Amino acid sequence: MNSITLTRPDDWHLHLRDGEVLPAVVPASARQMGRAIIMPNLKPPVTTTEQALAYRERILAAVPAGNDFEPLMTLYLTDRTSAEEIERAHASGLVQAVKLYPAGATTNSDSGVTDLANCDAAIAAMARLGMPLLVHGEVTDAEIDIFDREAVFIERVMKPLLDRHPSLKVVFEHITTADAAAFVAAAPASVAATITAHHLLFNRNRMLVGGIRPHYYCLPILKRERHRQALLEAATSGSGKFFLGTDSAPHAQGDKESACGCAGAYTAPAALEFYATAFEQAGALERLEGFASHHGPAFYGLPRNTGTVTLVRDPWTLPETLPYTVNQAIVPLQAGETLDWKLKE
Ligand SMILES: NC(=O)N[C@@H](CC(=O)O)C(=O)O
Ligand SMILES: [Zn+2]
Ligand SMILES: [Zn+2]
Repeated sequence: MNSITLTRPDDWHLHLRDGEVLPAVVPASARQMGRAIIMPNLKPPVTTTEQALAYRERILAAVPAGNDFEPLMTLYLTDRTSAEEIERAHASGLVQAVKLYPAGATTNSDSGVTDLANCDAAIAAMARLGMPLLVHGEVTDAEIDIFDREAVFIERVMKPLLDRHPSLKVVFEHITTADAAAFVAAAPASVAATITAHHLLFNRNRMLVGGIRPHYYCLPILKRERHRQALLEAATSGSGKFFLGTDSAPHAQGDKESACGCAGAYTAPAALEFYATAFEQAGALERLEGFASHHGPAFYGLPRNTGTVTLVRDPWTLPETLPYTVNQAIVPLQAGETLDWKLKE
């Protein structure tokens, strides 16, 4: 196969940041995706409907003319999020979901939830309104090994949460383990997962063998090969529970190439190319459209996009850097490497 045309996909997990970098990163996603679920982990976090709607306007101002990319907004859940705030968010029609960051789990999660018991009223309102809870599923306890934090989260947090709120819609974001893939596959239809392209393509060797490669450092951290295989199997299974979420997470070059580098891989500029590479390696290119364009809207109760995108086999090399802030560039994942697939303009 040398060309593949898909219903225009959506990105169900995307970081765009704010301010001066919006014009640098928004067009990369708008070129590829019809819509994207926008993560709320700004500084300060997007905790109110009012903030989410203002942020949406700033994103829209950075969308190139003639492009109808639609940002789907989220609220950042805190210990103090009220049921009223959830109702306001839902009533706006522009906030689609609420994001749970366990406090301290990842980039800008300091204001995250310290104990889910504090969020009972907000979560009950979400369950009632059919608003999905998007979960960064890692425990933060210092004694739990970083490679085990997702698996432990399932037992300690995810299962009790679903026992307490069985009708809550949950997206287990950026799953990275065989444990999470199996858990989601066995859960009711109200539980789904996003999978990044980098977790489908790479195991932890890519980050650590032959030198430490900070651009492959993201959270949840890349795992061993057995887990990558399980994720590929889930993504290419045809199950509607698994869908595309890049977790493209831009950080300036100097914040990644550092003695204490930030977590996050910038994948938006070649997101569909990365996914096509992974699906082709699994011999499942024909399953890419369901994963990228059909399963997400079905779970969120939204219509599919109407347009199409076409990927062609036309090798190209990712730039070493792209413009980001006034002083700093950004390094896309696989910078300087050649990809087989290319999104046709
Ligand atoms: N994935 C990451 O490594 N980083 C994300 C946060 C997140 O999605 O956990 C970021 O905002 O930089
Ligand atoms: Zn996360
Ligand atoms: Zn993320």
